[in-house]
Amino acid sequence: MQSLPRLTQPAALFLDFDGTLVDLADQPELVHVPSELVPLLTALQARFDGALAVVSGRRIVDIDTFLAPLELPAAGEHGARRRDAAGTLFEAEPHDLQRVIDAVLPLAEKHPGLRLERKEAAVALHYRHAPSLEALCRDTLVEVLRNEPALTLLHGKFVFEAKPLGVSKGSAIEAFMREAPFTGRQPVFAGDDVTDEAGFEAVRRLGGLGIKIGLGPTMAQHRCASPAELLSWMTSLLEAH
Ligand SMILES: O=P(O)(O)OC[C@H]1O[C@H](O[C@H]2O[C@H](CO)[C@@H](O)[C@H](O)[C@H]2O)[C@H](O)[C@@H](O)[C@@H]1O
Repeated sequence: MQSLPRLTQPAALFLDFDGTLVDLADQPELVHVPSELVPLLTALQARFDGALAVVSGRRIVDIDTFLAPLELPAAGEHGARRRDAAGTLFEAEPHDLQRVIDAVLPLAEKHPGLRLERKEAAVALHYRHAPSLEALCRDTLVEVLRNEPALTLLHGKFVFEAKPLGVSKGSAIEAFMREAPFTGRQPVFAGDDVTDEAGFEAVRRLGGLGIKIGLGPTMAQHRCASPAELLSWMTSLLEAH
């Protein structure tokens, strides 16, 4: 495993959000966006001729809110939604999430440590403040998803998510790489979670590089310790060429 890479050819940057560009927080809405982040992303977007996108589990609208006034190309909800460089929105086949919500809402209402996050195409059940309920959360979602063949379960950091089958951060990166201004460049993806492995797998397949933030097994070839270290590497890219 190498430390952060030196980019030797024109690159396309794909960046996860939570745990990668910002430190994790107690609640989804409480993340702190460092004051240097938006100016840095703006400068990098210009430096990479527009080939920079956020690839997140969050809704795209939430990414836009955190990064305002920037509206970057973005994939949200683990690849279920994608906004290309021209601003066109692509969505996975809409799926009725009501049965999933009906199954997890009573849990979230009963246990104050649980948190239900409804998105457009996915549902997240957070248990950061009730880690002893991990198995209950997983079992409840596994049970309801038995009758939902179009949905699949993801396990992130203190969160289980029901999301559409057949899309992932990897499929989103592949879609960007077929389009201007990404195509022809070397994809570089930075992420911190198990849910980012599909992205690392995709960039490897496309001859690119993965950067894992933090500990844990990974397919990424590079690693750094924290979002602060990644931001400092990103800043160095502005000086590098
Ligand atoms: O793919 P990402 O951009 O990393 O998004 C993954 C999930 O991030 C959010 O949850 C995580 O971050 C929260 C804030 O730091 C934290 O409180 C929570 O425990 C983490 O799981 C977000 O709420 C989810 O929708 C994203 O899928």
